[in-house]
Amino acid sequence: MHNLLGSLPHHTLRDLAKKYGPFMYLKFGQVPTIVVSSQEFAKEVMRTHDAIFASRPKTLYTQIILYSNSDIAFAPYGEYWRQLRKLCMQELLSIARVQSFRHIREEEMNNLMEWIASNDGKVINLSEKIQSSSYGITSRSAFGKKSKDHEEIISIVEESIKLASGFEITDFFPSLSFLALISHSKSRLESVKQRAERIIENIIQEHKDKNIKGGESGIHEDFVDVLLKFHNKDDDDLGFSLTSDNVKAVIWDIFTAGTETSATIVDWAMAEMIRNPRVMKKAQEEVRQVFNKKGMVDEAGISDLKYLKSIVKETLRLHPSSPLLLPRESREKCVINGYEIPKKTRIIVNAWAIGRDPKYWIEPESFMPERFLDSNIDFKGNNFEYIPFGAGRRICPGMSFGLINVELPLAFLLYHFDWKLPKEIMSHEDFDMTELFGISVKRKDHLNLIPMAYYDVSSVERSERE
Ligand code: HEM
Repeated sequence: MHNLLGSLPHHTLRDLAKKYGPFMYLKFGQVPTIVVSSQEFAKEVMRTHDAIFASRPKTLYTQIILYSNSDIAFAPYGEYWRQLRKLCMQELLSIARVQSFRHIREEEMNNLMEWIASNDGKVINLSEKIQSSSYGITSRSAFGKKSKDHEEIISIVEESIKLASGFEITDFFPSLSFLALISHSKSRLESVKQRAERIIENIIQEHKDKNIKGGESGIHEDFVDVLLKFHNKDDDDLGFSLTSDNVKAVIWDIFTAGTETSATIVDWAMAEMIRNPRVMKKAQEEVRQVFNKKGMVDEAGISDLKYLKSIVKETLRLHPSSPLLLPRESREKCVINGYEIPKKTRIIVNAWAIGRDPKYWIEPESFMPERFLDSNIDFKGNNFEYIPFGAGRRICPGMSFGLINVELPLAFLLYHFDWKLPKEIMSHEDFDMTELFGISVKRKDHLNLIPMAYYDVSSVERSERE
C-alpha cells in the first residue's frame, strides 16, 4: 500500500473523490481498497469501526525494511503491537519523558543558531540544517547519543522514503509470490536495509557493551537500553519478548517517524512565512516580545506563543507530513453506509484533501493561522476535518515529541534572525511551494535563505545602563 501511494498522489485521489464521492472503492489487482476523503467517513473508519480498521497491510516494503511488519507503525493489530506501543509511550513519548529531553533540544538549537550566526548575511541551505538537528535531537533522546553515521542514516532514510513511495506491482497481487522474485525494488530495498542494519547493529552493540561494563555512572537508561531488557526473554516476567529483528525494526521506526516528520513541518512553516511576510512579522513580534526580557529562547516560554502554535496548526492542515496517514487494513467484514467492506480491505484516509475541503474550511488554500487562534479544533483525533496525526487506536503516539521539535526550532529561528530571500528569487509571491510527492510530502526545493542576525536594541541599552 505504501507503494500505491506513490502511484496515486493525494491530489489525484482528491480529484477522483470529487468525481466518485468521498468513500471510493477501488480494486488494484487483487486488493480491494477504499479511499476516504470526508470527515464523516473518516469518523466511521477511525472511531465508529476503529477496532475493525486498526490493522496495517503487509507490503514488500514492510516485509523487507520493517522485518515483516515487526515495528510499531506497521505491526498487525494485536497483543505484540499493544505492548510495543505501550512501552514506547512510557519510555520515550510520554509528556514527562519528552520534557526530560529539554536540555538536548535547547543544546541542539543553540548549536544551530551559532552555526547560522557564523553565516550571517550569506545564503544558507536551511532545510539540510533543520533536518540534521532533528536527527540529532531524536538520536540523543532515544539512543543516548548521535550516531557516528549521522549523515549516512539521513541519506538511508531519504532513500527508503523514495522506495516506499514507488509503485510495487507485487503488493497488488499477493497470491502471485513469484512476482516478488522478479521485482526490481526488492533488491534496492534489500540494499537499503543492509546499509541501515549495519548502523542499527552498531547502536545496539554500543548499548550492550555499555551495559556489560555496568553502565557509565550518572548516565540515564535510554530507550534502546529498555528495548534490550526485553530482548530474547524466555521467562514471561516482563510480559513479552523481542527478537533482534524486532528491536531493529523499532529503532528504524523512531529514526524515520521521529525525524523526517518534524523537520518537514519546520521547513513548510518557514516556507509559508517567507511567502507571507505579514505572518512572519506577526510571529517574530510575538516571539521577541515573549523572549526579549531573557534575551534568549527557552522551552519555558513556548506555551505563551499562541500565534506560533496557530502557525504550526495551519502548516499541519495544509502540509500534513503523511497526507494519506498510514494505510489500514480491515480485520473483518464491515458495513458502512450500506456498503459491505470485505475483510482485508485496505483503507487510505486522505487527510490532505480533508484539510483543504471548502465544506469545512474558509478559503482552504490560503495560509491563515488566525483561523486557529480562537478555535477549539485540535489535532488529537476528535475533529475529523483535521487529522494530521490520524485518529483512533493507531493515532500517532509521538505527538508531544514531534510538536515541541517543531515549535522550539521555529521560535529560535524567528527570534534570532530576520530572513531574506536570495537575490535570484524576485518576490515573496514567487517563492516556489511545489510539493515533492511521497509517503511524506516535502517541498521540492531546499530552503535557501539569508539569515540576518537580530539584536534587541532595548536589551543592549538596558545592559549598558546596568
Ligand atoms: C509532528 C510530527 C509528526 C506527525 C505529523 C506525525 C504523523 C503521524 C501519522 C499521520 C500517523 C498515522 C496515524 C494513523 O494511522 O491514524 C503516525 C503514526 C505514528 N507515528 Fe507519528 N507523527 C509525527 C511525529 C512522530 C514522532 C516524533 C514519533 C516517534 C518518535 C512518531 C511515531 C509514530 C508511530 C510509532 C506511529 C504508528 C502508530 C501505530 O500504528 O500505532 N511520530 N504519525
